[in-house]
Amino acid sequence: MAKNTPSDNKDRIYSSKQEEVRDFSFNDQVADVFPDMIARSVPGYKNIIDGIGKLSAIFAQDNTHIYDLGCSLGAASLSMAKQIDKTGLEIIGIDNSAAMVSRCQRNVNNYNYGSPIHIIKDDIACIDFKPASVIVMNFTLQFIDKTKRDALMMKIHEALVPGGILILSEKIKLGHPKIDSAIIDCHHEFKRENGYSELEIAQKRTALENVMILDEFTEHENRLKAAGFSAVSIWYQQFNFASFCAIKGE
Ligand SMILES: Nc1ncnc2c1ncn2[C@@H]1O[C@H](C[S@+](CC[C@H]([NH3+])C(=O)[O-])CC(=O)[O-])[C@@H](O)[C@H]1O
Ligand SMILES: O=C(O)C(=O)Cc1ccccc1
Repeated sequence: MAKNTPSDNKDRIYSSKQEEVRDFSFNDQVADVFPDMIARSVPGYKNIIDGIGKLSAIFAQDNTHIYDLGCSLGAASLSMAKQIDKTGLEIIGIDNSAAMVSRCQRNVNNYNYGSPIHIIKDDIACIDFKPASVIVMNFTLQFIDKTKRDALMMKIHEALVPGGILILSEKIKLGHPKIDSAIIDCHHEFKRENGYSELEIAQKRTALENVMILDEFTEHENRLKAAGFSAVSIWYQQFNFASFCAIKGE
């Protein structure tokens, strides 16, 4: 645990007024409080993690790889390892934050499920994929440079075996400004209900402004179809947080 982190691992990062709010980064301070931060910030996070395990159990194929891109502390990898019952699988979690990867490795070491989980520190925009039946990007694409998103989706489609799936969760922009603004208000209300103050909500919003760039629902759908996916569906949505399931044709 990093110095000065209270032992309750509660997210208080934006609770006092900061002279200048720095760009958000996945550093030690964030990694120490990440489970609390994501559970209190992302509506439906626990349901999505559980659903990723259930969907992957249906689509995983023997003797293939499963990727968890931007794995943070390994929640999706662990959910899949617990729920998939297939042989010869290897789950690979990748994240480019050293703070996340070291803690994720510890989390994974503490469990012993059927399929092995390997954690790698790398930039997901630069990796070579092995044949995969399930690829998960749970709230990661929104942090990838916009100019690299199309190429990454094409690479992911190419890596999937026929019948394989991409599970892509994202915070999205809603098409109409009035609806977008109302749904953002609903999300902020969700954060208030989870104990965040107006100051915390405002300062984190500023910190994320230059690092988390959101696409609209239709941009995601068009990009996935252009990458070659034969079917694209939303399987979960609460407010502006949605999860897509995209299938590579047989
Ligand atoms: N280029 C990159 N390469 C690799 N990792 C990256 C990159 N850019 C960002 N990341 C990593 O993507 C993760 C995004 S969090 C994912 C939650 C997790 N999926 C979960 O199911 O708990 C989402 C959030 O905090 O909203 C962080 O760990 C970054 O270090
Ligand atoms: O907190 C927010 O406002 C979000 O949009 C979600 C989030 C959760 C964890 C890290 C970064 C963003």
